[in-house]
Amino acid sequence: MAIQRLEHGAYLSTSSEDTKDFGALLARLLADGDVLVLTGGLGAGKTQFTKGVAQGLGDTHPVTSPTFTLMAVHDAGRIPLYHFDLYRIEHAFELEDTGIFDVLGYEGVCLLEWGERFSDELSDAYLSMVIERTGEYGRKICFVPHGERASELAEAIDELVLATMNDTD
Ligand SMILES: Nc1ncnc2c1ncn2[C@@H]1O[C@H](COP(=O)(O)OP(=O)(O)OP(=O)(O)O)[C@@H](O)[C@H]1O
Repeated sequence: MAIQRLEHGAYLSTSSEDTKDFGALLARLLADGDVLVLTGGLGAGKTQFTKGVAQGLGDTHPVTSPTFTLMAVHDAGRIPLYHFDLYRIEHAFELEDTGIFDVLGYEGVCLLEWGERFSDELSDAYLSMVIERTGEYGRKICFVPHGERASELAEAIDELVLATMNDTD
């Protein structure tokens, strides 16, 4: 895997494959109840990353961003992946209709695009992942944990990246 470690919690991807592979690697660490909030503008790579997570969990069906359906379930892998795109949600009360409260925090892994706007309503335990464009192909990926489990996860991600880098040295 070619993802580069900039510092603890900050990584650099230089291709969409890198970003996908990073998702697949990270998927190994995910467990029921984990919540990941993906932040990044249009074309940042949130969908590429999600493709990798689905693959890493063992679901090989195609992944597209659920911009209009709001939620997609990928349940052919080790544990279900609930992929939400909250871009079109304007008010917190609309969240109820997405089905998010039926699964968030206890069943499968929830991956929320544009979820940071509703972080108060949604969960106090989540791993925030921020993707920032640094060029045409460059993406800086930073993790900010909220809660104990998210801190453990961020730590485990860092260790896994370090171990992977050592393997390929
Ligand atoms: N390092 C990189 N990581 C991820 N995608 C990259 C990278 N470099 C270039 N790309 C390209 O950027 C685009 C990212 O698209 P993607 O659909 O994943 O973004 P997104 O964040 O889901 O956007 P949207 O919110 O518009 O759905 C793809 O065309 C991909 O090939």
